[in-house]
Amino acid sequence: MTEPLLSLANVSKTFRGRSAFRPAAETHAVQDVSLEVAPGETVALVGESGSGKSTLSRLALRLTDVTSGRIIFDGNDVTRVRGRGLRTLRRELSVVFQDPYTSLNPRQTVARIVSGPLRNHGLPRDQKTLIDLITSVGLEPEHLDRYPHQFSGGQRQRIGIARALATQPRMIIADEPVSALDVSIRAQILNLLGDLRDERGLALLVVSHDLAVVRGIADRVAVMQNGRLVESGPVEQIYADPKDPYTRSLLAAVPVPDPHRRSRPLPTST
Ligand SMILES: Nc1ncnc2c1ncn2[C@@H]1O[C@H](COP(=O)(O)OP(=O)(O)OP(=O)(O)O)[C@@H](O)[C@H]1O
Repeated sequence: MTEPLLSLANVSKTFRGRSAFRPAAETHAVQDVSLEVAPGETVALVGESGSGKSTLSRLALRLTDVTSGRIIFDGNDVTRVRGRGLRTLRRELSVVFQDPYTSLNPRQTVARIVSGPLRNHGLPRDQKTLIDLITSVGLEPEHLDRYPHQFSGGQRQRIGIARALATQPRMIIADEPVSALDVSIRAQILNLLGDLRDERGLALLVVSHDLAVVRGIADRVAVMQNGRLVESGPVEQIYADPKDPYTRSLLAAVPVPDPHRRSRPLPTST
């Protein structure tokens, strides 16, 4: 089997004292989770709100520290990495945030936003590089001079994806990448992520509360409930033969497509 690019082994995260009323309260946000993502593979992390999905992605990105367990990215221990190693992790493992309305600085042009990671890593940020980035997500070179408020939600998420691609990462973690978007354009953004993955051999970890969202893009699905991984397997197996009652309840919430509805070709850029 291929060596995993990202590997989590028995990872747990406990938060202490968030509530003003119960300062000593503990939240076991992630409990004993083991999960692997191979190079070029797409794994969907699915579960309802509060199940620990975002915490798990933040742990992998080293935006927060584990309470216990090990996280290895490309052979390096993410839980201990610092200095130059942490910079390498930031370059090779990118993130696309949920809300394209709050995750882009409204005072910066698209060129400045997309070149941010290049600036942080001291990488070349010439015009050709920026044009390549913006056109790779289906936008136009002239969009580089505009500001976020001049774009639709779907276009803003494309800008967020261009920023995530800037450092040519090996993997992207997309945290609810379409949940803030209009239903009609979700498929386009997911298709874009899938196409970029195929072109660039990227690994993807797609976090979603919605099993329907990840069906078309994921190779494997991991289902989380109350901080624990309750089931994982190839996407078609999870759909056809879910073992865990919680997975079945998530599937029951997925609308069945109407076979009589005519599909229309989607516009390329939203
Ligand atoms: N910084 C924090 N301090 C204290 N508790 C936290 C913190 N971050 C998350 N939690 C708690 O950890 C649990 C898991 O939250 P998390 O955000 O990871 O879940 P999620 O599945 O991503 O849900 P959502 O989709 O709503 O973000 C929740 O009970 C949450 O309140």
